[in-house]
Amino acid sequence: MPDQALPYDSFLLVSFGGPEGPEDVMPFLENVLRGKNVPRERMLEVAEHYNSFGGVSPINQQNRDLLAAIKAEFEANGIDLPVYWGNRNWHPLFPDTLRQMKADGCKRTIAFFTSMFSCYSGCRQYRENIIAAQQEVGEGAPMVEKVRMGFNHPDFINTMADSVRKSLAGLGAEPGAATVLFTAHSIPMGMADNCDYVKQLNEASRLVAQAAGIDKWRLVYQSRSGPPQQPWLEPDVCDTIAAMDDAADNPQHLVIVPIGFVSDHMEVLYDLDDEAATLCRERGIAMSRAATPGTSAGFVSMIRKLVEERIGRREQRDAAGDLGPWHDACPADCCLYTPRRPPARA
Ligand SMILES: C=CC1=C(C)c2cc3[nH]c(cc4nc(cc5[nH]c(cc1n2)c(C)c5CCC(=O)O)C(CCC(=O)O)=C4C)c(C)c3C=C
Ligand SMILES: [Fe+2]
Ligand SMILES: [Fe+2]
Repeated sequence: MPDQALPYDSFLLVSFGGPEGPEDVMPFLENVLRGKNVPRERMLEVAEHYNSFGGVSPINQQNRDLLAAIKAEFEANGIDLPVYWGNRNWHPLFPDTLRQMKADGCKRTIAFFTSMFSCYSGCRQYRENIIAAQQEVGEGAPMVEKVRMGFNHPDFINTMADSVRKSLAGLGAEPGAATVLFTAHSIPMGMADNCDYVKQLNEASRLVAQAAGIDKWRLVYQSRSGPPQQPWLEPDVCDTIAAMDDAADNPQHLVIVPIGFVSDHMEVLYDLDDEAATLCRERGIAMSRAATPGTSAGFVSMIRKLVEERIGRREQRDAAGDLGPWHDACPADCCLYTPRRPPARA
């Protein structure tokens, strides 16, 4: 339990990590897929995606840039917290970061996870990883508490609506004349059944579409990694584009919005900018992929405001739409993963 008597003394950016050279690719993927039911062929296919970019994922540099932007935002707003960064799957790994924080005298930290929507991967698994890292560091490891999920924060919604408007302008399309596909990482139904991932994604997509004046939109999924017999969230973004073949459904202008991702990492660059873009070109659809939040001012101000709420500097808990501000502390059963076993053979 958090010791309420201690003041927050630090900020931790919690993220996924990515390889920084060809020799990192396989050990990174082994970390990502440990305990997950993903066929080896899929792992090798994803390794090729990374290798086609020289084995370097852009995610680490994006997190370095985000951390620098958060530091500047804190300084500009009088928040006196040193900032740290740790990852689940690649360096800097959580145990190393927590060890450094302990050495620097940190006792209670407020964390932002680079996942805007609740599910095992983006919530519970990070919390489990941090507990394991605290145990590894031992006595004196800092306590870590996370800010609430920001999927319906007005600054996030407005940031994504701006991205959609920029894409529309790039296509020379009026909002009413374009189809928008909001896309997020597909997850196994055994994860989706135990969390509010789909509910939150639908709400954020609805709010962004409304703010950008979009009537025609759908929520789709990408980057599925499970074996064919395991049910994952559908429809897939590329299947959806491929099915847009009759005159009524064939959009002149298509905007793909990676609402489920906060930066342009490999799943965005490969699965959308390469695969989905190729499919659109083949079908004569003018497509623009909307920008992810990255280090945009609205996204960084959202992180600052969520931190301010928790460190007692802000009473207002901003939330757009119908779901209200999400919980600060996760309930005991939050975002469990109960893999659905295939039916036993007779
Ligand atoms: C069982 C679920 C998932 C599998 C298997 C999976 C494989 C997989 N993922 C990546 C790379 C990334 N995934 C990212 C985000 C992400 N992944 C899942 C689920 C599975 N991924 C979810 C639900 C999410 C969104 C929530 C989150 O955790 O962020 C990201 C982005 C991370 C970020 O901080 O922005 C990357 C990168 C690989 C390479 C992979 C292997 C096949
Ligand atoms: Fe993933
Ligand atoms: Fe959760």
